[in-house]
Amino acid sequence: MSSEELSSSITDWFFSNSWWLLLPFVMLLVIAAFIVAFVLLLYMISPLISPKPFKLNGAHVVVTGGSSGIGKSIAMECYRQGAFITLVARDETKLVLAKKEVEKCAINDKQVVLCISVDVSSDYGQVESVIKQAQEKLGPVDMLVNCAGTSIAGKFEEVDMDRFKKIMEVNFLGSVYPTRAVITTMKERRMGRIMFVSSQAGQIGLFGYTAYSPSKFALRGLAESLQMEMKPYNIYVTVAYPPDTDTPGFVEENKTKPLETRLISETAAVCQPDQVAKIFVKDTVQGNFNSSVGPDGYMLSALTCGMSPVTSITEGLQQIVTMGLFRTIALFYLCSFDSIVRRCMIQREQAKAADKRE
Ligand SMILES: NC(=O)C1=CN([C@@H]2O[C@H](COP(=O)(O)OP(=O)(O)OC[C@H]3O[C@@H](n4cnc5c(N)ncnc54)[C@H](OP(=O)(O)O)[C@@H]3O)[C@@H](O)[C@H]2O)C=CC1
Ligand SMILES: CCCCCCCCCCCCCCCC(=O)[C@@H](N)CO
Repeated sequence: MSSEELSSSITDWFFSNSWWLLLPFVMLLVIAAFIVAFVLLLYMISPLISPKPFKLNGAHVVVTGGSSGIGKSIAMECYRQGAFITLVARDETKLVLAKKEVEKCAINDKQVVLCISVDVSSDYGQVESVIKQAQEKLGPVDMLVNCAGTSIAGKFEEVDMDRFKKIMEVNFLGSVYPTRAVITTMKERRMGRIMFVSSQAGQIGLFGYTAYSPSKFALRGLAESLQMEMKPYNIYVTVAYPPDTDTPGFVEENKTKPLETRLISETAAVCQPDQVAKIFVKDTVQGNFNSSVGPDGYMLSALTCGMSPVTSITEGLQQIVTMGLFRTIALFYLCSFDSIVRRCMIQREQAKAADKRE
């Protein structure tokens, strides 16, 4: 066979068989195999990125804002798992009442609840000294829950100027001070968990939250930076993003909430403090950086994950796969929020015009 004959017989064979039609499928199969192999490899190295286990039984947990609402529920949840608790808040009467409620959740007779009355936002020296007292009584702090906080909802130009400063002091500095007071001991002991209670309004900015949202966004920046510093010391940071939750603080906030804020917030259901506390405690014990509640919470967290650390391969893969889809859904939500704001404005103007005519 001459070389010409050979090449023509190969060409004939090539075109007479339609196997090359399968080529794209074969390539897809190869790509899929690579992806599967890559994912398997990721799962093999996953023990390297997942935090070492942490047990609440016998641990000392400090909960700021532990006398009411979400903080109190977090304290009760930890107590149910055998922790020793220090409740931190200002009002002593509320603290004593909360202590009694937490004590009802005891699972053994060694457990203790300690109450400390201090303003977490006023002076670092004061916070440091009360944390020292708590450590002397109940041992080094294993887990700190920064839940003390306050909220205000109102239109930007109607919020008193000093409220902007106040809310930053309580929600942001009020989380920096206790964290600073426990971190040295945690580093020395090479263990610890720190929870920051942010808000869904710390993931998205909404009408009426010009003072509140920034104070909650700030916690995310603090947490990301702190986590990078603390990981080698086996200290894990969690940011919790509660939705609207039925607490005394929420009732207070509703008194001044603009109609727009209420209508937008009603997109998501109001949760119970016990329900959110369970999720936050579980995620913090596991050392997850992110903790969210419900389907909206899940979508918001995937959508706003940015450069935040991952603690499981599954979490990372889910973010990669879902981000585009969730952004699409988010654009529809945004349209509906904008239309709520526009409708409220038109209604108000019509009401004003009607008033003038009378
Ligand atoms: N409820 C909700 O819908 C949502 C709440 N959140 C956040 O969750 C956290 C708890 O909220 P919630 O349970 O509703 O609030 P509550 O108002 O019910 O409780 C707040 C707690 O913080 C304490 N506290 C407030 N200011 C200070 C301070 N300066 N120093 C020390 N303690 C303080 C209060 O005690 P005292 O006044 O005696 O000091 C109280 O124990 C807050 O950070 C809030 O922003 C986030 C999203 C939704
Ligand atoms: C894919 C995109 C999904 C988007 C879902 C959007 C849901 C918006 C609901 C926002 C509710 C804001 C809660 C603030 C609660 C709070 O911090 C105060 N109550 C404090 O007292």
